[in-house]
Amino acid sequence: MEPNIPRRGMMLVLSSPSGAGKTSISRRVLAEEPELKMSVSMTTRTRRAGEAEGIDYYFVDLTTFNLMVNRREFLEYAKVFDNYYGTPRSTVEKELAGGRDVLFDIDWQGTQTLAQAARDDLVSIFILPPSTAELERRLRTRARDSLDEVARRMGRAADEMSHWPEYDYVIVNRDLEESVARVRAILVAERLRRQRQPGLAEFVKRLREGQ
Ligand SMILES: Nc1ncnc2c1ncn2[C@@H]1O[C@H](COP(=O)(O)OP(=O)(O)OP(=O)(O)O)[C@@H](O)[C@H]1O
Ligand SMILES: Nc1nc2c(ncn2[C@@H]2O[C@H](COP(=O)(O)O)[C@@H](O)[C@H]2O)c(=O)[nH]1
Repeated sequence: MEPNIPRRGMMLVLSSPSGAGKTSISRRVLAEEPELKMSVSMTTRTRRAGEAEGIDYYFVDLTTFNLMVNRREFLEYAKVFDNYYGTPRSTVEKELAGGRDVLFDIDWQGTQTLAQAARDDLVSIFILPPSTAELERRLRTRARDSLDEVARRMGRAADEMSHWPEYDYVIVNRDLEESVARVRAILVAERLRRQRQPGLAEFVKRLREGQ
């Protein structure tokens, strides 16, 4: 990125069937990209062991969630696995206006809503597992969900994976290091897009004037 050229922030979305690895990839990319901010969603689902308020999610009850829906305080929201999830509008808009990029871990429904609202600011990546057996192995060895819940998530995986053609990029998450490097490469390239550098015309004008 050229110094002193203002640019628009982008919304970088990661979606995948549950267990394919988007949380693992997000955490690593965020640790290596200080200019990238995570969008922390609100959810009506109960907090799992190890999850922290305001880090993993904001945990709210259904009444609060519905109030925010009515006040149009979500950029997008959806029902996933019997619970509601939504992206609070205000923090994302503040980061984008400040020229910072925002990373989203949301499902295909939320991605469709963002694409309708702000296609030019959106870069979407679909993460696929290397195989169905490996997806199940990851869900089981994560040891976070009951066997019934693992079966339910596997039951939803085929339908979720059918949405891959709606995304700009697709990464098969075989090796975590490689997937992190690929997401970072997409970030670098997308930041250089002409339309994301609105200060470019002025910069080139000054260059042409010999400054
Ligand atoms: N490339 C990889 N190779 C092996 N294991 C991996 C890889 N990527 C992630 N995992 C492991 O797979 C499990 C699921 O990963 P993760 O929780 O990141 O998935 P997810 O897509 O965010 O799932 P969910 O949508 O349910 O939150 C974790 O135990 C993680 O450590
Ligand atoms: N449309 C949205 N989907 C979201 C949001 N936050 C998370 N998610 C997706 O929900 C499922 C389940 O997540 P889990 O943490 O309960 O396993 C997963 O696919 C997430 O990507 C959101 O704000 N909007």
